Amino acid sequence: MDIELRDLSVGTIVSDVSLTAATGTVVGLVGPNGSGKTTTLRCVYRSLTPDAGAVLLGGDPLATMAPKDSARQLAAVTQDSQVDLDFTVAEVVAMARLPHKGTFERENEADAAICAEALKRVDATHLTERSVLTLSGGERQRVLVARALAQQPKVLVLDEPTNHLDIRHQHEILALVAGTGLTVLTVLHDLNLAATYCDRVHVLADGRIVASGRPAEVFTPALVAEVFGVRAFVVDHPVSGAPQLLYDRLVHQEEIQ
Ligand SMILES: Nc1ncnc2c1ncn2[C@@H]1O[C@H](COP(=O)(O)OP(=O)(O)OP(=O)(O)O)[C@@H](O)[C@H]1O
Repeated sequence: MDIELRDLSVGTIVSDVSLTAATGTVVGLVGPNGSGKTTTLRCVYRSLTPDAGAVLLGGDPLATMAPKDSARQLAAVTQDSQVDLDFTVAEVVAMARLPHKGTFERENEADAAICAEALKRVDATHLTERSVLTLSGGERQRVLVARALAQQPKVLVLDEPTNHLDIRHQHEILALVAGTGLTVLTVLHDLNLAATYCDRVHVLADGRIVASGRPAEVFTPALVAEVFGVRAFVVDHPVSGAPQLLYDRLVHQEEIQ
């Protein structure tokens, strides 16, 4: 299932953002702090209604879908995912099954197996009975990814899914989501992770998309200097061939401003 953002605008924060994540592709949204990435994603996972434009899920406007229907198709890991009550990890992940249940239908063995498998995939089986309030930032993040997977969506929307994760778990989570075959739209701060795992990337600056394409097309020294104010060299990864950025330290900042 594909997802299309068509001419999305939110006040002066997001202006005419259009992009499509084709079925089964991993699409990255990158950009400096405050450029509108989270605001854009909030329109996609329905915590914000755009002032103009639309989000289309498999060609259908998200705004006209019942929340439960869209929750069966689209799952999100957000920066503001609320898990601050004293639930166990198992209970938090089990919430993902609610969109698949009737009003009075209880969780069954199949649901429990789906949740257990999701926790296993993010390397968090050992946390199953823990209170979410006791988790480290990285453990919590992996549990939230497990919850999104247990929702069995067709589209995954992720806001900085690698936040708090050590380098091994950063790669594990992105390799996992890239390997699911789901359509993935993800905000990433790390351009090298984006270059490694994304099929396409879109760069936001001041609420507008200023560059789109394959990572190798988009992540040029000129783009990185202009949008992020950092001088970078681009090298091909010796094994994968993916473009990787080597950044200059900011001792001659005036040279790039
Ligand atoms: N509810 C709001 N009211 C006022 N300003 C807002 C609101 N939400 C976001 N903003 C502002 O809009 C801009 C974009 O915010 P947003 O969180 O979308 O950026 P971002 O690209 O995700 O940033 P970061 O990389 O720092 O997470 C910021 O300047 C932010 O302060």
